[in-house]
Amino acid sequence: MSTRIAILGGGVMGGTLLSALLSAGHAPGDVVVGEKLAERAEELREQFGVTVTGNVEAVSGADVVLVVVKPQDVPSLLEEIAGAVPPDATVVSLAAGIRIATIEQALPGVAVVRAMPNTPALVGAGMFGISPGSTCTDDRLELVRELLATGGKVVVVDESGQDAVTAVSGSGPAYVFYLAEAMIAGGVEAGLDLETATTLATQTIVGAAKLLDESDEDAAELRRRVTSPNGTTHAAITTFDEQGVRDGLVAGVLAAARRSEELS
Ligand SMILES: NC(=O)C1=CN([C@@H]2O[C@H](COP(=O)(O)OP(=O)(O)OC[C@H]3O[C@@H](n4cnc5c(N)ncnc54)[C@H](OP(=O)(O)O)[C@@H]3O)[C@@H](O)[C@H]2O)C=CC1
Ligand SMILES: O=C(O)[C@@H]1CCC=N1
Repeated sequence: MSTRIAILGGGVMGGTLLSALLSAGHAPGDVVVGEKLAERAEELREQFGVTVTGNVEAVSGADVVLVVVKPQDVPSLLEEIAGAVPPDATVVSLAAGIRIATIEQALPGVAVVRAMPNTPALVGAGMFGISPGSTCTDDRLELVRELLATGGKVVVVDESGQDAVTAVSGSGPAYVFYLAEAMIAGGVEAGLDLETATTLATQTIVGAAKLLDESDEDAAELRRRVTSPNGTTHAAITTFDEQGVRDGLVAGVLAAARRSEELS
């Protein structure tokens, strides 16, 4: 029998998960979205042909409930759906910083999984870190893993690692886009037109990511292979180090991890 899925919150990440699930062959009739913004609800109905309704209605009959509202909206959402979630359903929270214990307290007896996604799931190249709650069986965790794998890679981590996962892969796409913005700006300043600089930077990031993924070498070795003695790359990396770029990036990742911890 097919898995009935409720997605609560149809924004950037909810829409991404919806798109991944449908692209992987889940039928629109098996997915119901709870979205409070009327305009967005209409958009999702038109684009994906799914039912968009209230949260209580969305969770009734669901096998898996994906909670994808902003962290500050999670407590009131859980209060709203408590009592309506089928006892044999699995609730998956994708909200940054919301602890499994908080959800288990709000939904007594319901199996919980905490998950941290990222937006490349929109193109099937997402990264998910998932952690099972105290009553989540291996079978339920496997079901969640399979559903999320429609959007990319899934790793199982202890919940204590979720702040770090959030800081590395959850927020990580933004760091890469930040790098792209800077490479494009530098290219334009060095004399290229915007379109050419954008093409060069984009393909370079795609190519470097593919090489890093497929090569047996680590990032440091791959970087070394680009860096000729006293050449152009050396000039760039030396400047990055002088300007504290590496330290700044490490500090940024740690700030994201702290913020994730604060949110909980
Ligand atoms: N975007 C990302 O890259 C990532 C996001 N996440 C997590 O995903 C979650 C969602 O983020 P994101 O998609 O970016 O946020 P969005 O604001 O784009 O989406 C949330 C959507 O849920 C709606 N909403 C709010 N409250 C309710 C409710 N009670 N019932 C139904 N819908 C509701 C919001 O409407 P309104 O705007 O009117 O409040 C909005 O349309 C967050 O918890 C975030 O931590 C995790 C990793 C990556
Ligand atoms: O910025 C945020 O808080 C969310 C969580 C990870 C990515 N986006």
